[in-house]
Amino acid sequence: MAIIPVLESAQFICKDNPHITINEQAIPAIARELSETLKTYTPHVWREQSLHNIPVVPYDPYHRSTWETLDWLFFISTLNFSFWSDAGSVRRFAVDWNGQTWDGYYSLLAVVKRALEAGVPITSPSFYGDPAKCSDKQLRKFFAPCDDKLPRENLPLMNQRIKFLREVGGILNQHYGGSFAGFLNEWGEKYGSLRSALQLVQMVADTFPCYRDQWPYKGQVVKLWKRAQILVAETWAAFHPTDPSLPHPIFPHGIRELTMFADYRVPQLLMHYDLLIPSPSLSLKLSTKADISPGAEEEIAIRGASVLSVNLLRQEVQRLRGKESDDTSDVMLDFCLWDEAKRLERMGVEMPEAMRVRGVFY
Ligand SMILES: Nc1nc2c(c(CN[C@H]3C=C[C@H](O)[C@@H]3O)cn2[C@@H]2O[C@H](COP(=O)(O)O)[C@@H](O)[C@H]2O)c(=O)[nH]1
Repeated sequence: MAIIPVLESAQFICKDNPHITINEQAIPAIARELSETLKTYTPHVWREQSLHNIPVVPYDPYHRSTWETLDWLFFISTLNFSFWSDAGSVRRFAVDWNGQTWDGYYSLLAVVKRALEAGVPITSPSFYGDPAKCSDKQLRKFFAPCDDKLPRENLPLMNQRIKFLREVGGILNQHYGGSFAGFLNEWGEKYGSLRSALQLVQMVADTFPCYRDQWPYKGQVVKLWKRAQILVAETWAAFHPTDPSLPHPIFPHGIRELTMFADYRVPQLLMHYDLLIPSPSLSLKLSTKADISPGAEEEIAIRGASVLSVNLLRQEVQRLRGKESDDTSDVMLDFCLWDEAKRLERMGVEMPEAMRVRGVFY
């Protein structure tokens, strides 16, 4: 088995960590729930979300919709960070689409849907990577919040978002034929039939500086790679063959060496489940909504413990599922957990506060 840098980092972070503990006693009950959920929750759930960009089936590498979806996935993953706000639901950045108001992560999808429906090629690197075709002003306009009674916030960190789009667009245009499809071809040519999801994650982090979610920590560099992993995992989900007897057209060896994606929403749920127990001082910081700075030990602790605890959960789910467990992965558990966090939020269930780090990696 290949060394998994994110998992290794998580193990290093969790060793004698003063800020957070993994409560292994909570694992069996959560694992039972998750194994029930996984009976019906398959990678195809990805294709059922109305805001997603769905590729043609069967997979056709030359079909326009294939590279459109790939470029959509890359655009979304580049900007998939920092949607949290203390502004309450009537003031938080949100966007109207299809008769509904979308906030948080969904607001990004709605911005893109709206632009594409208006005929703007917003997810095409040749467009967003080139200020002559798509100015900063235009980009800000696409991200205008919906108009309600009270003025809404803008999407946080818009300057960094624009900078990232220029950065990744420039690299794709210059070296990969102006598409994430070209980047995947390069990975395929480099590793052939042995190509793995983990190599792709590594290539993304090596090639695009804004995906390099790695941090100096106690004399080492720890790698958390949230956006690079979610990019690869969603690519896997989007193109997962509907016929289970077929191999995956892009990832013949699956995505089982990926970990969960260390964001701010799943850790909140893991704390709600008492699987992660913050120290009294971290607990106070969370409950008083104190800002934590990017790269702070507490932040790294929460993210590392999330990765490791979901990996432990996955081992238990796999044990419970026995023969059915071929498709059990940290990624599938992560998708279930994130969706569950959103469901509880919609139901108004009270949860511990999520960590407040205003950063560009998750
Ligand atoms: N760990 C993990 N984090 C995820 C996602 C997703 C969405 N993935 C789609 C693909 C499959 C799923 O079913 C989703 O449809 C977003 N995020 C993160 O959440 C935060 C936003 O939260 P809120 O402010 O509440 O909207 C922010 O850090 C964002 O980066 C995920 O899947 N896993």
